[in-house]
Amino acid sequence: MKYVIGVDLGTSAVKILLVNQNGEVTEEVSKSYPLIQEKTGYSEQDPNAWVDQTIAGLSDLLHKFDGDPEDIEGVSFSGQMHGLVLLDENNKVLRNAILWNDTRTTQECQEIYDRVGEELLLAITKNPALEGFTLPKILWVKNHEPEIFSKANAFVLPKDYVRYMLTGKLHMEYSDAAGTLLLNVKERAWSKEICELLGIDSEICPPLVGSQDEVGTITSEIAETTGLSTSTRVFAGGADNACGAIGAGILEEGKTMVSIGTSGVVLSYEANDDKDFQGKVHYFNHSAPDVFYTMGVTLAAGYSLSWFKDTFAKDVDFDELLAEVGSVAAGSNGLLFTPYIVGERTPHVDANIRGSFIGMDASHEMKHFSRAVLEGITFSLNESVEIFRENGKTIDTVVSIGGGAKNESWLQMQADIFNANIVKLQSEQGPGMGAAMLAAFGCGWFNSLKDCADEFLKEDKVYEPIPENVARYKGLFGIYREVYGNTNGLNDRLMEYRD
Ligand SMILES: Nc1ncnc2c1ncn2[C@@H]1O[C@H](COP(=O)(O)OP(=O)(O)O)[C@@H](O)[C@H]1O
Ligand SMILES: O=C(CO)[C@@H](O)[C@H](O)COP(=O)(O)O
Repeated sequence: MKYVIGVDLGTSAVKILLVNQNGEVTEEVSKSYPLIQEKTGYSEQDPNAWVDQTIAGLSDLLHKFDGDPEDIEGVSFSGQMHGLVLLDENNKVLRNAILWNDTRTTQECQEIYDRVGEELLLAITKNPALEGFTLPKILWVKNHEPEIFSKANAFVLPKDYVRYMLTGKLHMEYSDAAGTLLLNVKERAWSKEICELLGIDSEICPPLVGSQDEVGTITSEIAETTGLSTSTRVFAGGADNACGAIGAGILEEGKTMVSIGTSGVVLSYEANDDKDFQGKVHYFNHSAPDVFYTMGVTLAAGYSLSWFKDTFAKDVDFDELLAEVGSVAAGSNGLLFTPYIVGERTPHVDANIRGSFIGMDASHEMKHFSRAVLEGITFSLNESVEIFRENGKTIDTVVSIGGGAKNESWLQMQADIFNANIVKLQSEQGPGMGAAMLAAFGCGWFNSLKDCADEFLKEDKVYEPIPENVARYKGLFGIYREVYGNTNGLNDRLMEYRD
């Protein structure tokens, strides 16, 4: 039997899957690393912690594998998007990576609009200037840490750095490059025009490759440490949401995915680059060749639940925390949560907004709070579902992936709030599976990613909307939507009291 490995460099952990030629996950390893949050709005990670944990995870995986390492034919990568990794002339990391959920760059977004112009930016990149994207982070380092910036020889994204450390070869691929705001999305080339307008040397942009392109092999040093073979072929991989889409089978028009990881994402396949969502949703190159996807993003989806657990129920695991939410009726007995704990992206581009519990009552217990957190996160995702529907998309079936898809009550809640069938696959590890599929496709096991998806992806269960809950949630969603407008002014005033 032959195998491939999919490495998903998430925000909470790196998850590594060993997948055989039938698409079965035969081994799975997860290794976590911390977020570094020095100030409100800041979110960083140490790129070398990603590398160390990936190497440790691969070593564990190979230790558990009782086959011949040479039978592991390929490896590929999926990674958290947008994070800025700045490298010096020896490709050494210059500072911590500034992550996708770091919102310190509101002024740099304005600088981009002032110097490039909104229209030109949208025409070239198909996206607006958002704090989470990479370009504003580059400008922030240029403006605030000029000494560090003067030493920058290249920038890459998180999984590109890990891949570089395993192969010695530096690249970026189109699906992740699209999230930098420096890529001409239609032409699949770096925009020299944007670089020039912003005074950035375009030489810092690394060579571009396709997601399924072979970029090298594992170095002998890494092979020795991990037990991998030096003959294992390495394929570029993709942005975690593009890989998640492959791992969820979002490979044709009309398919929709919801991912609840640290962030939350509603993603839709696009065959062409010519739709106009006026920048309301992100529009990026897919990891499948020559196609695209659109998506709305909730900044703190799984992160809101993790924050809630770590703050109020540290000693229990997620299953225990959520054990009783199924016994609480839809609506959490009038308790409403908004998941804006690190600001928001879709539909409210707002770095200052913060979360709230509205309607707290003396009767509320832990189970009501837990359910309200899940409902608030899902309402936020439903705002993106609504944008897609308002733009003419039919959303009647959604494939749900990510850590959030481990909980049955949450899957039913998604069906009831989105008013759509929710499909749970046998593995909720969409991005890791997508990366493994890119390796399988790259190795020539299949003629297309679609053929690979037909063979690899198996439905586990479908959750259908329950009409009474759909009606109840419709009313509550209207109230949820009003919370933003009623709290943003208060949150702006609270900014000066935050560290
Ligand atoms: N058993 C569970 N039930 C519900 N949610 C869970 C469970 N386990 C993890 N999660 C959620 O999944 C999130 C992590 O998902 P994951 O897809 O691994 O994220 P990332 O790719 O960002 O590292 C956590 O923040 C948590 O909220
Ligand atoms: O910023 C985005 C997408 O634009 C995030 O979705 C990141 O890509 C992080 O993903 P997870 O770690 O939550 O999977």
